[in-house]
Amino acid sequence: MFKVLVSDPISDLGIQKLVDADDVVVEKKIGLSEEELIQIIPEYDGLLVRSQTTVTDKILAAGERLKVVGRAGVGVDNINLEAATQRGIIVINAPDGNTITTCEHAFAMMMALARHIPQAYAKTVSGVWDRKSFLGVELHHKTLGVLGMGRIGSEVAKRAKAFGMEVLGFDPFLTEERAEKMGITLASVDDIVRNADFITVHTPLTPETRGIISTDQFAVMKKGMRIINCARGGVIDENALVEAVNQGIVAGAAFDVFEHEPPQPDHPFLNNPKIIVTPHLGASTVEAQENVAIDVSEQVLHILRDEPFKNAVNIPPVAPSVMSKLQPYFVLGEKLGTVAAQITNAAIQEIVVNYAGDLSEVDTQPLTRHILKGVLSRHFGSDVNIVNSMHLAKARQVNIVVSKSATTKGFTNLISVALKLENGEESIVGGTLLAGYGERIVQINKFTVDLEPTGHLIYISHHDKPGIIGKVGTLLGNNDVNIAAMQVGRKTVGGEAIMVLSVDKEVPKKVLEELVQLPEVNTAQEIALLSK
Ligand SMILES: NC(=O)C1=CN([C@@H]2O[C@H](COP(=O)(O)OP(=O)(O)OC[C@H]3O[C@@H](n4cnc5c(N)ncnc54)[C@H](O)[C@@H]3O)[C@@H](O)[C@H]2O)C=CC1
Ligand SMILES: O=C(O)CCC(=O)C(=O)O
Repeated sequence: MFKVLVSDPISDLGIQKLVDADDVVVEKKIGLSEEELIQIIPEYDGLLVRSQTTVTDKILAAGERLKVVGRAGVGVDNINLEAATQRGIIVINAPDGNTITTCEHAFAMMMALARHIPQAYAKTVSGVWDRKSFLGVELHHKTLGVLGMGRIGSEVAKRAKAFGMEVLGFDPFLTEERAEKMGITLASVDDIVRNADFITVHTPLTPETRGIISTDQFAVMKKGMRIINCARGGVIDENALVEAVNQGIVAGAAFDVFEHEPPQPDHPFLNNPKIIVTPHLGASTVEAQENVAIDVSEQVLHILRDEPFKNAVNIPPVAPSVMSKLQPYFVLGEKLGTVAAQITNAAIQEIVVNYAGDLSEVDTQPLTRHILKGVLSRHFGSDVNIVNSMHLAKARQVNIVVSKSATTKGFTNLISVALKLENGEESIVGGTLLAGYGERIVQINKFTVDLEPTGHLIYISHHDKPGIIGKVGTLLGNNDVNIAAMQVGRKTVGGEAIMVLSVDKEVPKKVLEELVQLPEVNTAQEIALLSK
């Protein structure tokens, strides 16, 4: 049974699927401190948050069973991603569910700014009928600059067009062609700050976007412009904005987000009549909260059940078409990695993976993560997974080289995993998926084999001498170990050789020790394959 903790207010309707699942227990505990979370997190397999819970390294470290942190929303800046990746915890978000809602909030803020709605409301309900102080401006024929033309920025631009605005857009991924299709103008940040009557920002907060609008930008803006931030506090520098408002450069600003949330009561935005604010309400609609909770719950369920999932923010995304091609190789890849790691005891310096045939044409990164997981599982056990396998390898200065080639030695697909070892040797395992027959290991070091990687394997290196196969068989038989299949590989008659035996049960250590006592045998070891 999996246990999932919901630590922020998340739509009940949205998490219903998780609540209804027979194999999941969902517990809601809202408003816990970091200390309290550290105390209880060891019981849980999944954690669902919105933006109130700060998921720190200490919480993640205490989460011994934690497989996934789900963010019901877009921004994951309240989650320590680096720590989650190191610990192999998948972080997912719900990127699409609140796009329209947040766009509508930004638009509402822009209209409220243009017509002084919050200020006029406050005065009217206080009993003052003041029609002179609130002369507004139209949006029609004004220029809107949009910084960040992703999901939300693009929706804002679309609505602005419908209001008769001219839209200038900037985003590192916005092409001339896409801008043209949307009926907007691709512009630079400088074009936007110099020419816009309204500016709205829709980027994440990154080192690059922090303060993207600051003193220098305000200095060249049109006098009387208006500015909106419904993205993240810090994208527009707060102090520079207050200064620009006081200098009359900015006629009005609307902020849904703050550098520190909630802001202190003496925050300069809170007593400035030209700055209107909301308490991070961008995503707060019934629809958005339901959407994001549904999305994130579904993915958490997939992750807990070891099923394919999407929207992971600490694993690179893969197109579904690529994923469906790679999926059948995941288990084989892990097995090749684990076998390669177990047939040597020397330290690994480099992992070289070669994909040939069908696999040479696709982005194989997800498969490489599985192979690395297999290699590292010998030493990291269940602490390694596809989220942290690459990170763990690199952190230990293990070089990872991936190559692709057309030559397949007659197979339609071939994966070769070569571990370059500290002692100058290599540990190589090659495998393929045979249509209709399944997984096969076809190479171990310099030997060609044909081995189905299932059950328990014994790997023996020996000298090719008449009678050795019989001796090994007899020894195993005497110890009640039944041989299901056997493969022998040698390069020259009477030279170095290997034997790989598939046996029906785990081999006692003492039997392996007896095998090594045979004069022809150099090494004998059991190879643990994966359970699936
Ligand atoms: N106020 C609220 O409640 C909400 C706030 N947000 C915030 O809105 C932001 C945008 O959300 P989405 O549109 O869904 O994300 P998105 O990922 O679809 O779009 C973000 C865009 O910003 C662009 N970008 C990155 N660096 C940039 C730079 N230096 N200059 C210009 N553009 C840059 C990216 O290329 C991307 O296209 C999120 O990062 C989140 O922080 C999102 C939802 C609700
Ligand atoms: O209301 C929330 O959960 C915050 C939404 C948000 O900022 C986001 O999704 O990035």
